[in-house]
Amino acid sequence: MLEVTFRHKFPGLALDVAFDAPGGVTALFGPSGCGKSTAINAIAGLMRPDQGRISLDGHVLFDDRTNLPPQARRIGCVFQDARLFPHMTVAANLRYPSRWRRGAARDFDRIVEMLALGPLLQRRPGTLSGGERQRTAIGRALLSDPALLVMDEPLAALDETRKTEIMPWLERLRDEIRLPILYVSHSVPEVLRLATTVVLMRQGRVIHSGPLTAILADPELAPQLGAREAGALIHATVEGPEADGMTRVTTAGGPMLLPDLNLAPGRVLRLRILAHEVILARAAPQGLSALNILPVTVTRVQDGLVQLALGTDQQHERMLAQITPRSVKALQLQPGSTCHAIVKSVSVLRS
Ligand SMILES: Nc1ncnc2c1ncn2[C@@H]1O[C@H](COP(=O)(O)OP(=O)(O)OP(=O)(O)O)[C@@H](O)[C@H]1O
Repeated sequence: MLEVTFRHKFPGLALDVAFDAPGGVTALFGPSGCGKSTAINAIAGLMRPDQGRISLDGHVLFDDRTNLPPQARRIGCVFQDARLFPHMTVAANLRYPSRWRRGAARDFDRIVEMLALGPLLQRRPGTLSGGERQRTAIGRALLSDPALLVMDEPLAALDETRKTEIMPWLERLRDEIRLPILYVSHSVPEVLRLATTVVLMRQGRVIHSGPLTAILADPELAPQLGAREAGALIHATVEGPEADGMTRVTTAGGPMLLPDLNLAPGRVLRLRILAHEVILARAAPQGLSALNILPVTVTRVQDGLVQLALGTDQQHERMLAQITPRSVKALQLQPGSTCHAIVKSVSVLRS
């Protein structure tokens, strides 16, 4: 667990940052200039905040008595520009951290294989594509045997094709190596696909931090990710194909049918259901073409967004429906109202 509290004054901005990053991917999200890179630099030891305390797994990295140098912090960094040494081969770049971290060489073959870097080892960074450079930078960061990987807009300089190429590697770091990652991004699609926790920043401050799924289904916070992004991210487990080729999945709200996914039973998916794709009915609807109708309970009504708990267990997953004030009144929706959510469209984020 990374625990961060610090203050710092730049001429144009006073930063007062406090958040915890548990395991998984923690996304630092906020508009340009809100202080994301400054937070990353303070954590990685690349700048010294005026005051504060930063610790990683209980070890103090920075406080009023301690200020560990970057290489002593067990943090691997990947930046937008890969920052590889141009005169060294990929292999030499990858071996660089073993200068100060014993044991790094031991993992060389495993990480080269994981990131498919074998064919690139003798090349120099200037001859690599942007995606290959970023993969090398990720490999070099992993070979420093980090307890935390810090990534500052690692995909921002890549085109859509290269982004799609790198994304699965990041998912493997999250799911297979289970390395905690602090991830700075402007991109909502990246945050939706990768993050487990989100830290929302504005003008040098953290305005909220918590699980991504809770933020997306919060009528007050979801619009911070962008007005069109309000909705839900719910989890579904693949059950198997139906006779007509549709894929049957189970969710906290019951079974749903998705277009043919051709995925093995048991596979867990992230489903994105946007608030404006959900219609509410008080009685079970009959004769509808919609395939996915879930029983839900209203938990909050705010600013045209209705928060819903899926299924009967109110602790379970939440989603949002965008409803006009007139409909809220007509349906007499209030916390505790039971309804049926007609889901017009679902997108699968991980396949
Ligand atoms: N060394 C510095 N000296 C003075 N001001 C600085 C310095 N570094 C950053 N700032 C200012 O601090 C603010 C936060 O910058 P920072 O780079 O952390 O923002 P950011 O959220 O990462 O932005 P972006 O998304 O555009 O990268 C900005 O107003 C920036 O101009």
